[in-house]
Amino acid sequence: LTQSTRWNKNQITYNIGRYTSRLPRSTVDSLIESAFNAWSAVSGLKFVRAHRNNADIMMEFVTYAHGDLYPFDGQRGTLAHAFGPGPGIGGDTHFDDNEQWTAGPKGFNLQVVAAHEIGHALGLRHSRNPDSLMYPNYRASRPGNLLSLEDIANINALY
Ligand SMILES: COc1ccc(S(=O)(=O)[C@H](CC(=O)O)C(F)F)cc1
Ligand SMILES: [Zn+2]
Ligand SMILES: [Zn+2]
Repeated sequence: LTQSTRWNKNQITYNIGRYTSRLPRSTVDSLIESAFNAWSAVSGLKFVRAHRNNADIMMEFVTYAHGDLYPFDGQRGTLAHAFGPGPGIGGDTHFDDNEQWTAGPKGFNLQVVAAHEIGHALGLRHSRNPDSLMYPNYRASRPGNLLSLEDIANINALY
């Protein structure tokens, strides 16, 4: 969901709105924090959780039509989407709450999907390299080392 190319700052705020009923809130918080940490560990970016509704990256779990032009589709199919950098809806990240969100290898691992969406929220596009996090298709075997060298090169080319 394209917006402008990049944030014009390296400290980016995020917040989590509606949660999923499929995981404890504390688990969602830590998986999403880990997803942000994957990117901050390899770049000069800093992510700060701001408990308010005008954070740069507002994250929430929603189903079907949810107030933007991109309604979700029930189980499987589209898992999540994120708007590229910008004001308002820019950076915002939505997860389809009809998915089997997990902290492990079954269903869809929230840390993996969140890290991919954060890539989009930072301005990254898809990669053609199946080993990259920014490859368009979900692959289960990731949580250990989320980012490929290409992902790392791409975020550092942008910031
Ligand atoms: C590895 O992380 C993801 C892979 C695939 C998806 S997706 O199948 O929901 C994808 C959306 C996206 O690329 O963000 C599809 F176009 F809908 C989301 C996260
Ligand atoms: Zn949406
Ligand atoms: Zn994507």
